[in-house]
Amino acid sequence: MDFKLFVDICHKLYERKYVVGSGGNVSVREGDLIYATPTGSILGFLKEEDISVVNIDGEVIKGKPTSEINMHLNLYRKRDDINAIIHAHSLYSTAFSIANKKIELLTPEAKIFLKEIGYVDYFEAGSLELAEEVAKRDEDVIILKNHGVVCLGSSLIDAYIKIEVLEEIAKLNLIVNTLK
Ligand SMILES: C[C@H](O)[C@@H](O)[C@@H](O)C(=O)COP(=O)(O)O
Ligand SMILES: [Zn+2]
Repeated sequence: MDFKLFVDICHKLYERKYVVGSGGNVSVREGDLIYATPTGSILGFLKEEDISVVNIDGEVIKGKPTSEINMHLNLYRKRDDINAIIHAHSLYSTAFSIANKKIELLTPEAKIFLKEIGYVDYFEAGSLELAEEVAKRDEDVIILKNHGVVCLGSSLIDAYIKIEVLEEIAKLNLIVNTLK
């Protein structure tokens, strides 16, 4: 487990405003262990010693994991090719969900890295319903209506690239729509 990379990615999410306040959460799977940001943490201030640990059965080994841990666990249990999950509150991506509009994959970058985007209706943050609905999706990029986004990756870097590419293509969609 690369704790420094984990912390650096969390700081970058906060620095680039994919999350503000105590929003967002990140996890990495290594074997049967899931390393996750603690609930209520400000990702921009995360330290290595803050990282919580649960096992794939959801038993807490260290700290107080994110309130969205059931969403993370459901996805890891379903997808053995996924080793990292980032949940962020990306503004433009979330705005499209509030407006009930789809984000078009207008560029080669978006097509290559995002492949397709899944959409989930609004369910209360941290709820088992949200965790169940997200786990029904098969995409690596999922938009949570009125809430944020979830990006799955084979690695933390892979998941982070999807967060950046998704928000950039959402912005490009908005620009293109205003030029029509
Ligand atoms: C209201 C919560 O912040 C919700 O948005 C949750 O999904 C989130 O982003 C952060 O929750 P944790 O601090 O429990 O990871
Ligand atoms: Zn959230």
